[in-house]
Amino acid sequence: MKKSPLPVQNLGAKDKQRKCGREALVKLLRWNFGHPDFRGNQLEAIEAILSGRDCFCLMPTGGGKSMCYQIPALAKSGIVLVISPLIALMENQVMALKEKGIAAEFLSSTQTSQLRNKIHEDLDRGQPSIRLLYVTPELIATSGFMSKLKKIHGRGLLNLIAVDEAHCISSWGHDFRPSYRKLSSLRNQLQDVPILALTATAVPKVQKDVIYSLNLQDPLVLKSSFNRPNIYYEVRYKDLMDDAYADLCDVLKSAGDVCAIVYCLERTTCDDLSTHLSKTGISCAAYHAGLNNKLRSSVLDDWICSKIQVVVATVAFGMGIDRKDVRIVCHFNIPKSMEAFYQESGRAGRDQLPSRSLLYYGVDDRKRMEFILSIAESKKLQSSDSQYGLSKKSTSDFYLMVEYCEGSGCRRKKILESFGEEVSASLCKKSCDACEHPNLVAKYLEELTTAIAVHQRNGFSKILSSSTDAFENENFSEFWNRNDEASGSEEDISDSEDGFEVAKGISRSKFSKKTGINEKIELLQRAEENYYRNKAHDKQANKPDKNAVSGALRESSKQRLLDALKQAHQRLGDLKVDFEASSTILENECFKKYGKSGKSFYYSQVASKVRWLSTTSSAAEITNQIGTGIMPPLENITRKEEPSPRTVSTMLHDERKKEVKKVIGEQHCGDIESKTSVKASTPQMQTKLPAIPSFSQFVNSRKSKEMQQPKASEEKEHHHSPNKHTKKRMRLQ
Ligand SMILES: Nc1ncnc2c1ncn2[C@@H]1O[C@H](COP(=O)(O)OP(=O)(O)OP(=O)(O)O)[C@@H](O)[C@H]1O
Ligand SMILES: [Mg+2]
Repeated sequence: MKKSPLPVQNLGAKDKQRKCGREALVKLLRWNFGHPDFRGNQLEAIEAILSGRDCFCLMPTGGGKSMCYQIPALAKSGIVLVISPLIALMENQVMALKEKGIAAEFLSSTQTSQLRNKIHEDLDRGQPSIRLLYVTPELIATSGFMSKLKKIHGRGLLNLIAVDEAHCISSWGHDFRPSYRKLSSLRNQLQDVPILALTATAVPKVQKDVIYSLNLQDPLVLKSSFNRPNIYYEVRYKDLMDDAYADLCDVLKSAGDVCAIVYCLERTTCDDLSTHLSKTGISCAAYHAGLNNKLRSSVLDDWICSKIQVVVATVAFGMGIDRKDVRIVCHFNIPKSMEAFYQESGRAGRDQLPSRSLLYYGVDDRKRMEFILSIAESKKLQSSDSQYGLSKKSTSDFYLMVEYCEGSGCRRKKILESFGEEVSASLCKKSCDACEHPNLVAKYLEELTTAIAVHQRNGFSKILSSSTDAFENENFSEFWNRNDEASGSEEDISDSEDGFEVAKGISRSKFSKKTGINEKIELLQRAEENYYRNKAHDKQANKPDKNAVSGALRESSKQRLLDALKQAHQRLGDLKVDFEASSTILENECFKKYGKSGKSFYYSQVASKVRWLSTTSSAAEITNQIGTGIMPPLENITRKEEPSPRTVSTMLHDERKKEVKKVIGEQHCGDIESKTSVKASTPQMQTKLPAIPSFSQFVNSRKSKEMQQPKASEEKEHHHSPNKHTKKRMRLQ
C-alpha cells in the first residue's frame, strides 16, 4: 500500500536543521513501519545522527539496526547513503521500503543502464525524490561516483552515510571485505557528513578497528548486549550418533511445521540432506551458489512465503535474510568462527519468540575446517592481505567455536564472552543444553573424548589430519598439487571476496564436480596407505613406534618416485634430470618435511609427489622443481640393484588393482592394466615393474566408462549414501 508522504515531508521541509523530538520520531516509526516504539538503542542512535554526530552502533542480529538510518532518511529532506556489502541485501531492503511507499533505490551493476540513468537523473535534480540510496563499497571507490556524491553534498543534500555490516572493514572481523577498506577515505572526502557504523558481530578489537578505519570523530558508541535470550542453544555430537541425518529429521518433524534454516559447509551436503529430508516428508529445498540465480531466488521466495519449511543452505544464504519467524537454525557442520555462528544462528527468532540454535558437531567436520582454514591462511599470507595480520587469526577464532562444542559449561556464556561481554552465571536461565542438562552434556563430552581417541587410533581421516602444523610451510597438501588448482574459484558462495571464501571456492571447484572421481582417488590412496601400513607393520612388528617412517618405507618411496620420474620422461619426452639423484632429492624433501610427523603424513607427501609427476604437463616444471644436474640418456640408466619381479611397485599396483576393480569392475581394470603393462614392457624402462596407472589415466578411463554407461555409474554414485562409511572420510567439496 502506498502511503501519503505525510508526515515525512512535514517534518523535513520546514527546517532542515530542526531537531525532531522523540514524539515526532515515534510517529515516523509508527506511520511508516507500523512499530509501536523504538527498540534498544535505536532512538539514541537516531538522535545522535540527526544532531550531526558520528555513531558506532553495535546491536544484536535482528535488533533493528536498519531503522537507525531509515528513520533519519525520513526525518530530513535530502539523501541517506547506505553502504551495504551484498547486492541481494540491498535489493531486499529497497523492495521492502518501496512496498512501504518510501523512496529508496540501489545502484549496482546488475541493473540495466536505463534504470541506472534514471536514478542518476533523479540524484541530479534540485530536490531528488530518493531518500535512501543503497550502494556497494566498490561503487564508492570509483572516482565518478565519488564526484557525484561530492556534488550532492555540495548542494547540502547528503544527510548521512550509513555503513551497514561495518565489521567488514576490519581484517579482524569474520567477513573482512577488502573493498570496505576503501571507505576509509569517506571522512576526508565528505567531511562534515555524519557517519553511522552498524554491526552485530564485532568483538572489541573489531569495534576499535571499525571506529579507527572509518575515522569516526567523537562518535556516540552504542553497544547492546549480544545476548539473544529467546534462543535456546544446543550441540549434538555426530560421533555419538548412528545417523545424524535421521536425528535432524526427527528434530524438524517433532518441531512441527516450523520455519527452519539448516547450514552446511558443502553444496553436496546441502543437496544430499535436502533430498533426504524431502523423502521423509519435510518440505525443504537446497540453496547454494551452485544453483542458478533463477532457482535460488525461487527457493528464497518459496521459503519467505512459507511454501517450503526448511532451507538447507551454505553460507550463501546470508546476511539480510529477514524472515522473522525462523524457529530453528541448525548448523549441520561447525561454522568457521563464533562471529559467523552468532550471525547465522541469530537468524532464528527475530520476532523475539522462543527459537532454537542446534549445532551438529563432528570431529571429522572439525578437521576439515581446520584444513580449510590452514589453506586460507597460507593463501592470505601470500597475498597482500597479510599486512592486516590475518595469518593466525582465523584458526584462533575457530578454536573458540571448537571450545563452544567440546567444552563444558554454559553455551550462552561462551558466545557472549567471545564478544567481550562479562556474563553472570544466572543469565542463561537454563536456556542452553549445558545449563539445562549439565550431567547429560558432561556424559556426552566424556563419550566424545573416547570417540576421538578411537578415531585417532584407527587413523580416521588421516590424510587431512587435525594437525594444521603439519601443513605449515608446506606448499599445500597433495590435494592442492593438482593441475586444475589454477582454475580457482569460478563463483563466490557468499558474495564475499575473502580468502576464506576463495579457499573454499577453490577447494570446491576442484572437488565438487568430481565427487565420484574423488572417491576413487580416495580408494587408491587408501590402498596405498594400507600397503605402507601393513608393510611397515610387518617389518617393525617388535618396534614400539608404529608410526615411524622406516628405512624400508623410505626405500620403497624412493622407488616409486623413480618410477614416476621415468614415466614422466616417457610421457613428456625431454626430462633432463638424473633420475636416481632426483628421486633421492624428492624423497629427502618428503622425509625432511614429514619424517618426524609419522608415516601417514610422509606417505601422503610421497603420494602427492608421485601424482604431480604423473599429471604435470610440463617437463620444465619438473626440472625446475628438482633443480638437479643434466640427466644421462634414459637408455644408459641402470639400477644398482634390479628389483625382483614382485617389487614394492608391483605390490602397490596389485593393491591399486584390487581397489580399482572394486570401484570400476574387472573389465575396466583390465583396460588400465593392459595399457600400463604395455608401457612397462617398453625396452627403455629396463625394468620389470608394471607401471602404476596415473590418476589422470585412471580418471580419464573412468570418465569414458561413465559416458558409455551413464545409468550404471549413477547407480554407483547413489550407492555412496551419506551414511556409508566412505562418507565419513574427509573430502573437500
Ligand atoms: N522498533 C522496532 N519494533 C519492532 N520491530 C522492529 C523495530 N525495529 C526493527 N524492527 C524489526 O526487526 C527486524 C530486524 O530488523 P533489521 O533487519 O533492521 O535488523 P538488523 O539489526 O539489521 O539485523 P541483522 O544483523 O541481521 O542485519 C525487522 O523485521 C524490523 O522490521
Ligand atoms: Mg541489518
